[in-house]
Amino acid sequence: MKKRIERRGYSVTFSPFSVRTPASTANLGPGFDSIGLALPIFQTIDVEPGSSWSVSYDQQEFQHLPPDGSNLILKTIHKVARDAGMECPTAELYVRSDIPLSRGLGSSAAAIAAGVSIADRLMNLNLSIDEQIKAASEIEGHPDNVSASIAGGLTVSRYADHELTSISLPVEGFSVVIMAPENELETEKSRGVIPDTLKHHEAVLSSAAANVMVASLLVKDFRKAGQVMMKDGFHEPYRLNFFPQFEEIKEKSGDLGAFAVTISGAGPCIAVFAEDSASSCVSEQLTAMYPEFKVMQLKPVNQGTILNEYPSNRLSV
Ligand SMILES: Nc1ncnc2c1ncn2[C@@H]1O[C@H](COP(=O)(O)OP(=O)(O)OP(=O)(O)O)[C@@H](O)[C@H]1O
Ligand SMILES: N[C@@H](CCO)C(=O)O
Repeated sequence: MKKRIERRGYSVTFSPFSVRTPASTANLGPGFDSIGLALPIFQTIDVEPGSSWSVSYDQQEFQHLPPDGSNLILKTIHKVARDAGMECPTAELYVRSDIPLSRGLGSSAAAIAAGVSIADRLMNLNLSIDEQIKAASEIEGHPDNVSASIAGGLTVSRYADHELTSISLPVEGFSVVIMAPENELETEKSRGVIPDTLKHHEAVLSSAAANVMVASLLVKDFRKAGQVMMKDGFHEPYRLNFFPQFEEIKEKSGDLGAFAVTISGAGPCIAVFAEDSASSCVSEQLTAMYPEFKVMQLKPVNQGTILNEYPSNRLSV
């Protein structure tokens, strides 16, 4: 079904569509700003023709987000349009999201990934996955969460000076038990405690840990993955003040059979990694031990952003 919108003397027609974007955990320990993993918590945006831009949210906890051009999804769409030198057809966006804000599960990346995908569809840009990740990284500043939200799976990326190299790898055999506290932690604040410089040999060791982690996860040697995922020197040691229970949760999760525990993105969520066979037990026990956390047992998703063309129920033409 199509709805024709008359605007500034010309008409724009497009069929309603929806964009579904997964959440993500970033870093996985030493993969700071480079490694991401898509998780099955989703944001879905219905996009319908409208005579002006609008964005509205279903759930109460998102009502404070701006409905105007300062909204991150709209800002992203407008930037992609500016960069393409095109005017984007206006649309009404209806957002439902289970990705909590500022918890280290990539909510801003999911919003940006969706914005890029919407702009791509509305202006028929046909951006490749790499071009979408690059556009999103320019806004987010680093590619780890956005690459996972866009491409799915375990993503390994480098973004510098407007140049992006990114690989998405399908993974299986393990789950992530996310421990989400009540409090939010803004990424900016959590990044503020990381030093500007690092000694060369320290960087070498953390880089080596990240390399071994990726290889181990791919060949499903989770014991080796665990050995290196907890040897980060890029960010976790500096962020510990935000996570008073981190060391204790690490120890207890290890006793329960988890192979690694990391800060999820910039936090405050904690990500506990366990082989599929152990993950239900780890999740149940952590739920019982830590009632102050919301505990979610999640199997990584190898699919990233999906765009569905379909008539929306909201359309009344
Ligand atoms: N669906 C959305 N619509 C508009 N803005 C959003 C949306 N989701 C997130 N944001 C913006 O992103 C901010 C959260 O970004 P922030 O980087 O602090 O946390 P995060 O992305 O959830 O965590 P992390 O980057 O550690 O994984 C929100 O306060 C809001 O401004
Ligand atoms: N790599 C980022 C992820 C959150 O945006 C960080 O740890 O700050």
